Amino acid sequence: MIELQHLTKQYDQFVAVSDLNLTIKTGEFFGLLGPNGAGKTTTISMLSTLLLPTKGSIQIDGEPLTRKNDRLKRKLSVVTQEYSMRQDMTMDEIMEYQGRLYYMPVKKIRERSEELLDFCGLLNYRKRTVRKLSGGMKRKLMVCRALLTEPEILLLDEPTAGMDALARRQMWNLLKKLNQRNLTILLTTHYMEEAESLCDRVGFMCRGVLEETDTPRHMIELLGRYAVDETTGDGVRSHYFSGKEEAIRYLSDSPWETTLRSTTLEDVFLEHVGKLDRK
Ligand SMILES: Nc1ncnc2c1ncn2[C@@H]1O[C@H](COP(=O)(O)OP(=O)(O)OP(=O)(O)O)[C@@H](O)[C@H]1O
Repeated sequence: MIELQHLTKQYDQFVAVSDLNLTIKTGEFFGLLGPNGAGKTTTISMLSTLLLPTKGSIQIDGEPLTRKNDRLKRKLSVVTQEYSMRQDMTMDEIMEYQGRLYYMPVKKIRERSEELLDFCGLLNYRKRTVRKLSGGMKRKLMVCRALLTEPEILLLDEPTAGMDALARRQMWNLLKKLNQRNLTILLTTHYMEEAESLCDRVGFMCRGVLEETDTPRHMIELLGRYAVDETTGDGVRSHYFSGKEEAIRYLSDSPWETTLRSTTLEDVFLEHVGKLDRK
């Protein structure tokens, strides 16, 4: 279990993360969502102990997380936004290097690497250097590397950024399978479809403040399950309804071109962020 209490990060006078309180249960898949600069990466960096909080605390399974607590730190593994791998190393070498950093026995490194590369569909490419991998393969390799030390919690900072639709779906399937094996996952993403498909719960973060946490389904229900897009002279405006009949009535009465569809998490996000922007 991850518990963030009053977590705050200040860069000089600028508050990047403000009084963040959040509990993520063991085995939960949690998505931290927010516009650019909301404070998501800063939160992940504090969880990975790369950054120290200005105020507040992080507890993992009831124990305070500190840089010195190696045993506790090993429960967590992070996949950063940037590709942080040497271009001239093969997949096998990347995995071996990581294992050695953590003093794992060579036999264990080899066995676990093979299992992970196989699980991620990368085994056939194990002799390829990083330079020759596609962006999607590199991300998957970073997930494999992060899992080598058998962490209980995986932190993923925009794991599918820049991936094409197919590679993204493959990554989703991989993350779903990992979560089914009881891995706790905290992910940041700009793709609302990704969060809706993967996450048990999501939190909207804006200007360093965690505004709201809930299940995607409940957030959608609160806004209204049915959306009517109305194309007016000023552009497209969406209207939300709880009942289908109500939505159809609106659609029939509208003088504009209209379409009826299901409300998505992206609608909830846009409504939420739009409201905050108007504040
Ligand atoms: N080292 C730093 N010094 C000063 N300000 C910083 C530093 N690192 C981040 N910031 C600022 O803190 C805020 C939060 O940044 P952060 O990278 O956490 O946002 P984010 O939600 O991950 O954004 P994105 O979605 O664009 O990756 C931003 O305004 C950023 O400019």
